[in-house]
Amino acid sequence: MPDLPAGFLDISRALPHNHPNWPGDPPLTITPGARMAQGDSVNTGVINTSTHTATHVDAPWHYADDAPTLDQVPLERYLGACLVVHVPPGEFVRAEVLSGLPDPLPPRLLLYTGQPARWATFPEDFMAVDPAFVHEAARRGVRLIGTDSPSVDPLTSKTLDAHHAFLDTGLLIVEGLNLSGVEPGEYTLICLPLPLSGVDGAPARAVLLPAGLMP
Ligand SMILES: Nc1ccccc1C(=O)C[C@H](N)C(=O)O
Ligand SMILES: [Zn+2]
Ligand SMILES: [Zn+2]
Repeated sequence: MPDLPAGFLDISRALPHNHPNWPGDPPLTITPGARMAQGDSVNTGVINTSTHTATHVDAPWHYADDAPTLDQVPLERYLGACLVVHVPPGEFVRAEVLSGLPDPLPPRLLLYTGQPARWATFPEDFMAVDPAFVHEAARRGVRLIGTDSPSVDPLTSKTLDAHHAFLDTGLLIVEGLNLSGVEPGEYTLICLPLPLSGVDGAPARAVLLPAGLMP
């Protein structure tokens, strides 16, 4: 794979065969389709995966039946100025994390909570987001929050308090980013979910560019 141009950072999680998914979801499989070695004219594959595999976006319909599906979310919401923040360890990302940061904030906030670049097994003990953090970020102009955790709510949550804070404030969610090795600071985010229709979410390719490269 050629290196990215200077200043580009790929913040997507790699998708190896059997990449571990949310407990209960089948792991990612890529089964062979056509094979040139067997006389076919090309090689192809068949992908089977959860919509919430590795780096992915949640469409609001994931957590509310009357909310937009992914095709109803404008792509521009995932593109543009963002701030990467390193979060101190703990059970939740708390509103105090924002206390030393500017007001207003850029429209997109990405949270590095210490997740490694690769998940050999599913990381069940990840940092969730406190709903108060979402409300305070929204008050300061944030419109999207991304995290390197597989969810903004704890694994066993049934009430999905953080997801509902996103619904109430209109903020969007990106989960499962790979932010290991990314310095805190301002960047331009390009996050491109697969253009699937009527879905609750989709895997995405996400990169960071130097700040100010795009509007
Ligand atoms: N596949 C699931 C099955 C059941 C419950 C949650 C999930 C999730 O994927 C959680 C998710 N990543 C989230 O958006 O918080
Ligand atoms: Zn998700
Ligand atoms: Zn989610």
